[in-house]
Amino acid sequence: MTVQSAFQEEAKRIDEVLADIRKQLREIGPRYTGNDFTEQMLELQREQREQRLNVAEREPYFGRIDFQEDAKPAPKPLYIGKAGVADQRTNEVMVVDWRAPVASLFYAFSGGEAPIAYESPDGEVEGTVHLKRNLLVREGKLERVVDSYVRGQEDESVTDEFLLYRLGENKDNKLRDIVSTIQQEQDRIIRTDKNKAVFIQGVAGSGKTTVALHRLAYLLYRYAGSVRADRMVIFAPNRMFLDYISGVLPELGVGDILQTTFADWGLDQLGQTVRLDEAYDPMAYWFEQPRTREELLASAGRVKGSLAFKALVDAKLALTEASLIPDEPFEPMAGWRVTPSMIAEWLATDDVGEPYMKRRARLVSRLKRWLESEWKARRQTDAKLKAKLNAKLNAYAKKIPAPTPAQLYASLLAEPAAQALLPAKSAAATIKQLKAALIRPEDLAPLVYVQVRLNGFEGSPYDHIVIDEAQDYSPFQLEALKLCQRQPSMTVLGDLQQGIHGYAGIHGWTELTSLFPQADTGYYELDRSYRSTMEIIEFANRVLGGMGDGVKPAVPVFRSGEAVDVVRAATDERRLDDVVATVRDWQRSGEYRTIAVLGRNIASCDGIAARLREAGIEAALVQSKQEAYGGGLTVVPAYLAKGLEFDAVLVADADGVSYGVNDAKLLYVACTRALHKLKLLYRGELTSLVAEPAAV
Ligand SMILES: Nc1ncnc2c1ncn2[C@@H]1O[C@H](COP(=O)(O)OP(=O)(O)OP(=O)(O)O)[C@@H](O)[C@H]1O
Repeated sequence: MTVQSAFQEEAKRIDEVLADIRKQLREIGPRYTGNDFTEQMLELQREQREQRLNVAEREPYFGRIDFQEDAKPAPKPLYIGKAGVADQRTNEVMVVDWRAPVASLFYAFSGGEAPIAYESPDGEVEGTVHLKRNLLVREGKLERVVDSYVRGQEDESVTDEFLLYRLGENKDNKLRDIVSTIQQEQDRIIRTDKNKAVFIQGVAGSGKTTVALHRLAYLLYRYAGSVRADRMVIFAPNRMFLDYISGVLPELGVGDILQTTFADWGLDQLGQTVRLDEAYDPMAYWFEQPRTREELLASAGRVKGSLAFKALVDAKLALTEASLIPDEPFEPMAGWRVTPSMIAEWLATDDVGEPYMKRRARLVSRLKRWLESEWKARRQTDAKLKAKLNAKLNAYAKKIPAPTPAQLYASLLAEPAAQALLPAKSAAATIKQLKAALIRPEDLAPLVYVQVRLNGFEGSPYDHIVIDEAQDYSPFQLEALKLCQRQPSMTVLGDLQQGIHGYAGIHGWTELTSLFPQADTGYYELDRSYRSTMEIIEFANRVLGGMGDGVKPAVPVFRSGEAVDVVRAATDERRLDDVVATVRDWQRSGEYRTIAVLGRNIASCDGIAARLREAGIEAALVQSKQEAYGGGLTVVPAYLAKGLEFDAVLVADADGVSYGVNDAKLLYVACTRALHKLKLLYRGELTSLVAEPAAV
């Protein structure tokens, strides 16, 4: 078949399918408004169908795979889309949902005539692929047809033409779905079983965030009925990043998932009884002036996030648990007596694994019931006596500790064992802050952990947890989150090479993977980078140079672009002039939708933004508390740009003072934000992290 006739055939089919979808939408019928269960279920189904049809109307499908099952006489074309659609009359599948088992063929097939199989609910189905085709449909019109594999044609492998086309497109201010071009290694992660802690070490731009979001959509489809969106949560590093990723799930037809930061979530768990100390900004502390590696390794954040510190918290909690059995009997009147061993027996028979405060409340009620029954058995009637006995009971109950998380934590910090572990004066400083209900971010994990162990987790346990930028998490944070699930079901993703928050985060994945039984843990590596051109990736890899962490360098997808520019300015004035000139050039070229100027710190960004303003160029200046990411031209400190991406990036102070030898990861983060164009500007000496001689 010629390319032209393939296009005509597909265009005709798109028109037919769209007409059918629109007809179904017209005929879907009115809402069910009744209150009874059946009506509500019918309404839910109607709503879900309408939502699927709306998704399909925007873009009915993006792929086609012609698959011949072994027992069948001929191949059958399967059209893959974001939402499954069936013919209303015949019930025949017109569009297969990308998450359906058979759709995995589309992603897993990598060429060749060898048989391929997929896992259907009835077992493995084997067969051969005859055609793999990508289709680009916009506004209901077919724009492009690309065959990446045709059986029997000379080139037997699947080509990446469509992927390269998609990667070459410019970006707007939001991350997008990638259903039409999910790669085999990404698909494997997306379709991993639910009850696992899945760890993804992926180089910058390998699609970690995107894959995790697609995995949520997959789990909701695959485990429909047992997994619910409102029992899932995504943790991201900051609110601006949340805004940046907020478009993906709705595009995949998924709503209602809690998307939050660990800090916001943690404060909620603590019922807002404490506040973060606004005067302490860890980012400003660690990034606004040079810090040594020794400072980093000895930071209170590393200690408070460690398992050694958790062991102290556990020991303290065990002591609190033991204090449920008082040392002395309860004897409100001579001869009326409950002994500690009776209490121990009650507790043992009542123990259904409840948290401390619930067990405590249960014990106090039991004592009350005991007093009542003694009262009746001894035929007492004197009201005054009753009041006295109740007062005695209250006094006795008061002796059973009822600490708040903050109280328990403060009393732990006052102990020599905690003080020996923490840097000098750090424990005392935290105790002082706790008195004013103030904490630092590193106190959140221990406090939340104590809260859940004392009071239990509020609400339903999570069906699935996603942690993005997990290299910045501590083992203790994960331990706190584990308490919020019945069984581990997590997607934990990050990149050690971008671990710029080493003062609080991990230095190797085993720090986190070892928290889960091996059988329930999956570990995947993504080495291919989809974001940046080959030139940018190769440049960024050189910045990391000999740095280890046992992580392989990023492998670029073969997408060539312009060389990376490294430019020296004679004076700082000239450097700022150059920033303005570069931005102006890039804007005039009309080639880039999003441009970022990355400064080393806020002071540098302030200077740059001011100079741009003087030159009449409007730029958004991003600060640490930013809530939204607006696209266009952005001036942002490199450490806040993590996770984001821009068509063109200007690293505005690439000198040796701004990026010293300890800043390789930060400069790597900065360089890997760029999709198509990267330029580094410096004054004085170029950072030694960039090995190349400077172009003048
Ligand atoms: N299979 C794919 N097809 C098309 N685009 C892809 C694919 N995988 C990733 N991308 C694109 O690559 C870019 C990087 O993706 P994403 O932000 O998810 O990567 P990441 O690994 O989380 O990056 P970082 O670690 O730098 O934050 C995005 O623009 C995403 O759309």
